[in-house]
Amino acid sequence: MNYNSSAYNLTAAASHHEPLVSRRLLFLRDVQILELFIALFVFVTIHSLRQKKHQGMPVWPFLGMLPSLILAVRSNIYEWLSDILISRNGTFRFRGPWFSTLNCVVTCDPRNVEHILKTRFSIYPKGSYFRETMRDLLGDGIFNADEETWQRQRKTASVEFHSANFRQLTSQSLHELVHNRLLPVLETSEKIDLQDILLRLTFDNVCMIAFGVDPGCLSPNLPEIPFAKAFEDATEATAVRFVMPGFVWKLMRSLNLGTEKNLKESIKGVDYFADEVIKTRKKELSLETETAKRSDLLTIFMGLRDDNGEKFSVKFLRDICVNFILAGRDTSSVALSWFFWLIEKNPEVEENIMVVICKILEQRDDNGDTKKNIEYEPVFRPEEIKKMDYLQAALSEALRLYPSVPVDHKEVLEDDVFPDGTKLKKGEKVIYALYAMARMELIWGKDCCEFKPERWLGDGRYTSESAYKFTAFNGGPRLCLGKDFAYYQMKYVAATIIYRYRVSMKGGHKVEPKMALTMYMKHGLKVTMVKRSAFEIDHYYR
Ligand code: HEM
Repeated sequence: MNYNSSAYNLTAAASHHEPLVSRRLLFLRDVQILELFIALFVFVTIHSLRQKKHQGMPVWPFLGMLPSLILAVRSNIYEWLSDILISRNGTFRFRGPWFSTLNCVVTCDPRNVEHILKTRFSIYPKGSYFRETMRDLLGDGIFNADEETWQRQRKTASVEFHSANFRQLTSQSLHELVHNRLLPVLETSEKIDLQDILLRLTFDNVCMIAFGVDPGCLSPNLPEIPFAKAFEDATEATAVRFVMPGFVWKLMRSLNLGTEKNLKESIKGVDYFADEVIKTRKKELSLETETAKRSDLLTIFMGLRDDNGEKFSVKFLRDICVNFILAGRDTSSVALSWFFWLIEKNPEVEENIMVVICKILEQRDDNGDTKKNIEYEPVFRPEEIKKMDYLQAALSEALRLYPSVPVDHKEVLEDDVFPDGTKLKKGEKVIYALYAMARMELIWGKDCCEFKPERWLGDGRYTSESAYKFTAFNGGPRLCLGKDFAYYQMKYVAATIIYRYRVSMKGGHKVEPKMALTMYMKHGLKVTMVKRSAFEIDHYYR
């Protein structure tokens, strides 16, 4: 009985304690698993952080360098990229998450840049990734084309850009825009977002060059123009594709969701405008009226034939014009915005520019058309703009520090080795970081981060730099087609404004770059335009 009872007790005790024991065992197992996880976490963290020494930043399992990139996107991505490139001697390999297309080699070494843009140009096209991402907006236009399609447009546009007719069209339309529209707007508004005004100016200007049509963005009250709005929305929505895995935006596109829905709508707006202009121009050309003598790009390309002797399709004509608008729309205006911000911070540079302008104006020798006669409202002549070397130096210096295209993109067609020894695999993406190039002591010396127009002058004359050291306008066969015009346009606008106004930024407006295809100021450039008195202007003539 006792035995039995003790047996019973044992059994009872066992059955009573069993959950306790198994709970303890379970608890112990949980602790072990937790310990295992902590150990694994510590190991992965240490391993990933140790990679920083070799790769420039931590490399996490599955996520690669994405966490660092996300943190950088929230602050100033270009400064972040520059710091890494400086610490990696000019080149590093970015490892994206395993599910993405973000893997690439990033460089700011001029030897590599020359290799990509000139020496081995044929194996570094824009590539299928770039073309596919931009195709809905840019189609087969020059910016988005490689090989034959690119070559044909480049050749025709190049001849056109250097023709006397085209030069006359560009300088005349710029002159009208600046004097009839920009100055009246500045006259009536003291506190302005200068970046917005400049963006409107160059948008109207490039539309006149491409389509031969003025959309009227720069008008009193600064209206919202449907075509300009559609164009801006379309470029912004396209830029989003670059930071998304390809399959995500493609799925969103097929389901017509989010940014892809916006993109579709805004492209409709762009196409509507382009189709209307093309239709009207066709009519005008068939009637052979005065307007048929136009020299805008649309008219020029309409008069040409393709390799089969056929006229270009409406779609192709649309692509050509849209690409030129993208190329020339905001590159000059953002460069001018950074330039005005820099001279506001460096008043001695502004003074020098003013002195040079007045010296040039003083040389006018045509029937007394002196400063007194022009009543401080000079209209600069092309030959005078050409003489403004110091202004060109200051603009180049602004473009060096804040290049309108801060990073650019290529894809390599076959295995290759960069001059710095970096090995590339066929199909790998390559990014060259122009913003970082300006901040490399090895390239520009110890004062690389300072705004010093003097570094561009030799004996007082402007001296250009190698396109692979100063790559703001690209280099090699794909050198910016609008470079000469852009300098003329920027010098003309800057000289006209500076002669009449001082730009003042009192009040602590924050200026920082926005992450986009072009180097916009994130919060615009809010300034006060202070009109110079005749007395003040006189002072510069002495
Ligand atoms: C400060 C002003 C400008 C800057 C910094 C600039 C910069 C650039 C850069 C970096 C490229 C190479 C882009 C690439 O291939 O990914 C480029 C190409 C191009 N630019 Fe400009 N640009 C400026 C103004 C203009 C203007 C005003 C026009 C036309 C009116 C223009 C027309 C073009 C064209 C057509 C290309 C394509 C060339 C090709 O692929 O063969 N640019 N520009």
